[in-house]
Amino acid sequence: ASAAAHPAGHAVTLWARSPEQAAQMQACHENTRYLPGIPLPSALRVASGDWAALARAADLVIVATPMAGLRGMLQALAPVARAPVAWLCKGFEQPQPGAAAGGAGLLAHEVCEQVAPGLLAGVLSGPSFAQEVARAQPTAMVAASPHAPVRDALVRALHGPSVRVYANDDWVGVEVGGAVKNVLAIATGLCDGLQLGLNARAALVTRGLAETTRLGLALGARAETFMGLSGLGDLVLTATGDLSRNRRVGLLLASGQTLAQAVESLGHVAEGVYSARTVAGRARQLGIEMPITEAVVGLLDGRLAPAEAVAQLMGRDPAADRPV
Ligand SMILES: NC(=O)C1=CN([C@@H]2O[C@H](COP(=O)(O)OP(=O)(O)OC[C@H]3O[C@@H](n4cnc5c(N)ncnc54)[C@H](O)[C@@H]3O)[C@@H](O)[C@H]2O)C=CC1
Ligand SMILES: O=C(CO)COP(=O)(O)O
Repeated sequence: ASAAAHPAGHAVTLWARSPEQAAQMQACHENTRYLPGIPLPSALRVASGDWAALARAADLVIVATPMAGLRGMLQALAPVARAPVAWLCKGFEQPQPGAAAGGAGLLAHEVCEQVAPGLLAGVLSGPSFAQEVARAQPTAMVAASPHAPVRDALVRALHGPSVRVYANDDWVGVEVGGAVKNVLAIATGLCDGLQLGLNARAALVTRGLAETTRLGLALGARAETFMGLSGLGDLVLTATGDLSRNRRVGLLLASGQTLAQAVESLGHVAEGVYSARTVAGRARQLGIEMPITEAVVGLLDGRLAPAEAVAQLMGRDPAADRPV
């Protein structure tokens, strides 16, 4: 919302589901709970309550919930939104209650195709820690959608002095990159927490990108998307940047915390924790090998101790490794 309010002439409303938080943000021009110390642009209006009227009148709606809230938001938006709708969440939805055994979680665009197929929809992704975007530090992102009006609306709304937006029609590749990098950031956090060294971290990033690309290709993505901002770019940022909540989960697990303790102490969502099993499950269904993801799942499930996860990766049969 801050980035969209910066280019002159855009009327931007930030809608919050908590009326108390909306009132506090409107009064102080600061989000003291999630982005303390960063002023919100004075032109930004904050609202709560009846959002349907806002959504009906908007030229663009951006949904900034975690994956867990996306389905409900899209269901609610489908009958009212006439303008493009984009989401920011990065992950796979957890399998729905009552899904058939082996039913896997979905990417955001797959959720949208299920519950709001008529929506003009897209995703905004790429290396973009919220704190830096809100401080107007230079950031480059990707607006991905098969619908040109959605890509154009996102570029028009956000492209400005501190944000550069690249359009891409490969939303499968953009979403796979955004979802799997969170799982890989848990792995690099663990690697750094265990002080395994910079060589090991570079290996995880590179081999992680290879397994992400394999999954993406099997799901219909284009290979070059994984070399772009939403693939390599966001993976490097999240795997190495200490602002990442997913990386912090890995660091906390390495320090001996349980998963429950790590998640509790974050106070924010770490989507990799909820996506890892689905990433591994979908890869298995497709016959794709994702050894780093499998090691993270073993760790999150409590089947592997940190040192065992490392040993599992290092002990793989060399014949099982593929160039990409
Ligand atoms: N924080 C960041 O730097 C970036 C985050 N993202 C993605 O944006 C999404 C949201 O992340 P953050 O805002 O950073 O997480 P956060 O944990 O800081 O905040 C999540 C917010 O969503 C609300 N929420 C929780 N469950 C909800 C539900 N079922 N329905 C509606 N709202 C719900 C929470 O009350 C909270 O206000 C995630 O998918 C994340 O991967 C993407 C790019 C950067
Ligand atoms: O996606 C992000 C930056 O692009 C944020 O990553 P985390 O959710 O790990 O903090």
